[in-house]
Amino acid sequence: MASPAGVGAAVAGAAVVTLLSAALAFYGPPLDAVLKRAFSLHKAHSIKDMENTFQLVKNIIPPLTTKKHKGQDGRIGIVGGSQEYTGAPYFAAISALKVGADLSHVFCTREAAPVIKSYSPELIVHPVLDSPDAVHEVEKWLPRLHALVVGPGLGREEALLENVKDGLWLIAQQPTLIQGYQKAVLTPNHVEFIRLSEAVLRDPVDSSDRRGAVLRLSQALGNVTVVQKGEQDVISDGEQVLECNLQGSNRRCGGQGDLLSGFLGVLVQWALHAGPEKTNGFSPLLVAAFGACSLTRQCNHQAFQKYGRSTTTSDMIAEIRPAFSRLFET
Ligand SMILES: NC(=O)C1=CN([C@@H]2O[C@H](COP(=O)(O)OP(=O)(O)OC[C@H]3O[C@@H](n4cnc5c(N)ncnc54)[C@H](OP(=O)(O)O)[C@@H]3O)[C@@H](O)[C@H]2O)[C@@H](O)CC1
Ligand SMILES: Nc1ncnc2c1ncn2[C@@H]1O[C@H](COP(=O)(O)OP(=O)(O)OP(=O)(O)O)[C@@H](O)[C@H]1O
Ligand SMILES: [Mg+2]
Repeated sequence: MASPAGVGAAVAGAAVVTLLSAALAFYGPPLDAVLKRAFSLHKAHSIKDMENTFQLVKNIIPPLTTKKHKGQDGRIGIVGGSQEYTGAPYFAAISALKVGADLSHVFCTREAAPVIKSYSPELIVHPVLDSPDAVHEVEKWLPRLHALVVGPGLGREEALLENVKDGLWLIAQQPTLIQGYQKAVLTPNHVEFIRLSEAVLRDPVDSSDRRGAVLRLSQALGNVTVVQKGEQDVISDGEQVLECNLQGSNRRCGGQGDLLSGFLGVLVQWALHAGPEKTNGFSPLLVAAFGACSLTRQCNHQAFQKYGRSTTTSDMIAEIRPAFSRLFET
C-alpha cells in the first residue's frame, strides 16, 4: 500500500439509526470513569493529555449541516473481498457508512461481488480485483475517494495480491509500497504484527514491551502509523504511543478488526480534513486511530450486554449509532 494520488489516506489491516435508548445509554460506570480507563500515553504525557485526546476525537467530527452535498463527509473505498471472504469487506464498508461516510465502495473479485451486493443495497460494488485490467479499474476511481481501506477479506491468492500491490504502486509512484507514507495506518492483529515486525526489523519481537515494539515498527516504516490490536490497542506514529483500553468484552468473534478498519477509513479522512488546529498539533492519524479503536470496543461492549456469548459482528454494527453517540456526542 502506498500514497494513492487523489486519495487522502489509506488504511490497511491486514472500516442504527435509532436514537440512543435509555437502556443503552446508561449502563456501566459513568462515562468519565470509562474514558479515564480508555487510554494511557507513553511516558512523556500526562493524564490531562490523555483526556484531551478524547476531546480531539470529538473535534474532528464534521458537523451535519444543510450546506453539504453528498460525498463531503466521506467517500471511502474498501479493497478486499475474495471467493472465501465476503463478510470482511462488507463489515468494513457498512461500518464506514454507519459511522457517517456518505459513499462506500467495495473493490472485490468477480465472484464476491454479487454476494456482497446482496448483503446491502447501500454499497457500491466493483467486481474488478481479479480482472486483467484490475489496476486501471481501481485507479480510475481513486481521485473520487478520500480514503482507501486495503485488505479486508483479500485472502492470499498470489494473483490478487499482485494486482493490489501493482495498483497501489502505480498510483503512488513511490519506490516502496508503504515506507514513509505518513498518511497510512496499518492495523495488524497479534499474529500479523509479529509477522510484519519480524520482516521489517529482522529481529524477534519483544512481547514484554508492546509499546516499544509498536513504536519501533512505526519508526522503521518511516513513521507510518501502526495500530496493534489486542487486549489493549497500542497505537504509534513513531513519535508518540497511545493505548486504548476502553472496555469491550471477552467475546472474540471474527470481523471486529474489519469494523475497526471501516471506522478508521472515515475518521482518518475527517481528521486530515479538520486540520491541525482541530487536533491541537497532535498527529491526526493517532487521534483517528484512537477514535476508531474506542468505537470498536464500545460497540463490542454494548452488543455483549445484549447477546453475551451469541454476540456477532453484525450485532456490533447495530450498536454503531448508540456507541458513537455515547462516546463522542455527550
Ligand atoms: N466473515 C469474513 O469474511 C471474515 C474474513 N476475515 C478474513 O479472513 C482472512 C484471514 O484473517 P485472520 O485474521 O483469520 O488471519 P490468519 O492469518 O488466517 O490467522 C488466523 C490464525 O492466527 C491466530 N491468531 C489470530 N489472532 C490471534 C491473536 N490475537 N492471538 C493469538 N493468535 C491469534 C489463530 O491461530 P490459532 O493459534 O488459534 O490456531 C488463527 O487461527 C483475512 O483476509 C480476513 O480479512 C476475517 O476478517 C474475519 C471475518
Ligand atoms: N483480548 C482482547 N480484549 C479486548 N478487546 C480485544 C481483544 N483482542 C482484540 N480486541 C478488540 O477487537 C478489535 C479487533 O481486533 P482483532 O485482534 O480481533 O483483529 P482481527 O484479528 O484483525 O479481526 P478480524 O476477525 O476482523 O480479522 C481490536 O481493535 C480490539 O479493540
Ligand atoms: Mg483482520
